[in-house]
Amino acid sequence: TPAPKIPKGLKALPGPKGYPILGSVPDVPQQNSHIKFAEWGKEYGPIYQCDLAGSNHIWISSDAVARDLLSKKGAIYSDRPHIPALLHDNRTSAEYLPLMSKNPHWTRQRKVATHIMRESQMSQFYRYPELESIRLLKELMDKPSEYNHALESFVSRVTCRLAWGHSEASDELKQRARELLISVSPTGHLGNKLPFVMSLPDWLSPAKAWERKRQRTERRWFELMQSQVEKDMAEKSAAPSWMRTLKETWDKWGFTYELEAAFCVGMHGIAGALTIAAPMQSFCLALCYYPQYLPILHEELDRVCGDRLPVAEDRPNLPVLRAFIRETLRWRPPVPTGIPHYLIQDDEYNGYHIPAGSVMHPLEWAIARDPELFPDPEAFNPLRWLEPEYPTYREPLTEFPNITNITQFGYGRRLCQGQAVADEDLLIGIGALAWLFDVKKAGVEVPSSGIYSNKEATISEEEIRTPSQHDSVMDSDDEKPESKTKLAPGLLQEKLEEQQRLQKEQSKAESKKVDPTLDYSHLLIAKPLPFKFDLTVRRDMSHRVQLVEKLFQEKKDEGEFTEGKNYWGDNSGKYGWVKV
Ligand code: HEM
Repeated sequence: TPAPKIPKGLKALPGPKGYPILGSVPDVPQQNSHIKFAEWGKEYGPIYQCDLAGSNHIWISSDAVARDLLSKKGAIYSDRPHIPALLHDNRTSAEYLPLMSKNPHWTRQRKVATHIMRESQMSQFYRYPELESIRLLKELMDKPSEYNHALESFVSRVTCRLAWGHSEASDELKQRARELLISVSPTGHLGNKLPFVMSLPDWLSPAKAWERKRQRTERRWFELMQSQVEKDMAEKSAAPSWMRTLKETWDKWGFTYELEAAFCVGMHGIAGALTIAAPMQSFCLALCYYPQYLPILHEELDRVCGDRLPVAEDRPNLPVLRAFIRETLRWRPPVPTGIPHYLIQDDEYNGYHIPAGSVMHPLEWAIARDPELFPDPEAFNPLRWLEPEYPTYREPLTEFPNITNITQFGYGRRLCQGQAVADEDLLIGIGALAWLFDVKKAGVEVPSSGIYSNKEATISEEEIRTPSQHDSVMDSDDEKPESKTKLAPGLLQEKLEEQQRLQKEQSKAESKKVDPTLDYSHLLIAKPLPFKFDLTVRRDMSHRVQLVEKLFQEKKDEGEFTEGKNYWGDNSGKYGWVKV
């Protein structure tokens, strides 16, 4: 693309020069790209630009700059860039609330979101987090090696209950979230790296066929979930949920078609499913490498909660727990590159020209590492929120630290809608975990009681199941490709192959020296890759184990804690999970 014309008196933003056609793509590693973008921030300044395969990307490493542009000038900085891998245009369709540009669907759905969130928050999220924290502890005790599954299921079950009043949809929600995450991540779906694969026929483009099946399954599932709530309501058995609230207030919103509501609630489910589990996993990772802080958390939980599980009302009395949560989000932001905004008209900032059409990234990884605000930023240190000598300390401790409107939730008009849910899930989930368990680096110490060692470090259930059970992404009635197709003929293909080779070599070299606390997945929401640790019941706490067992049995007898539901049967056919 030709360089934008710079108006008189303004300068172009600094940034790496890059290569013809591909721009800086070859210099960006597949894993931990946010670290590279943050390094460039140190070299070129708190706002710089780089060309990535023809589009102009602007990276902001300072909270002040992000606020000046994305919040204060929200009128022009609040659209979203196009995501080529999605079959329905994310900017204009009513399907993807977090990814829509400003349009009437977005305005309506944000209003709905504010309403359903407020209603559920006023009822302490119907106590779903507390209820599911019992099952979380039981699963961690029974199968510690499946800690990822237990943590992700905790979040997903709470989210399913909140969205539709049922927890048995949890595995399906996780898979819906995982598949969508792949489709929207720059490093995920092939269509985001090579957009032209999305304009080929399905039989020539397995990536496009994959997306079609993903999209069709998502739509069908949201529809099923919505009808389930309608049925429950007709039978007067509907548990409180966002969908129920929405249906009860239906006339207020003016939905143009039924399915828009199904997508609106569904997107809240998806947005919540993985984002909250990632910091729960990062919390365990932090404890392995910074073991010195856990005793103060244990002391606080024992003093405040004693022998009962943490509840929402404990929040003001748990500043240490809130400091651990706040520090985990800072240390390993769940969305390290931020979710990009899109600039709709030319702008200027401090003498620099910012061209319309730029993709704006509030680079959370760098923003959360500002050394002025966070001395020794690479260290996980919850005390920076608890001791007056740190710049981030704030009183009263009954209120601070907290995670409301922190930079990890984004900026301006696009601010995250699910902050209160995240806050509640993290407080109850991490609180319960630390109330019962010690978390230590594997093999550091022989555990003294109740050995629940995470020996296998397995990945979560659906990650184990997906490849083996759902091999095909093609429909039975889809035409099968005859032969392997060369997807990108000519020069571009050669360049891409060369780039992929270079990236492979680079990541091989990098993986040799990688800091284990930086071993994260490379998608837009980054979670730690499976790691081994010792999860043991705390010394002299076997009576708490008995309490959890008892509570679990009681709730199970009441009909809670039903098993996950399989929506598609063994034959994946037209709908179902697609191999990732
Ligand atoms: C720790 C957990 C979470 C993190 C770190 C997180 C982060 C984010 C970020 C960075 C954005 C984009 C903001 C921007 O563009 O400036 C966002 C948007 C959004 N989030 Fe979250 N989120 C979390 C949990 C949740 C939950 C639990 C829900 C719903 C239940 C949710 C619903 C949404 C929605 C609907 C948007 C779109 C807002 C819009 O585009 O208008 N998020 N979130």
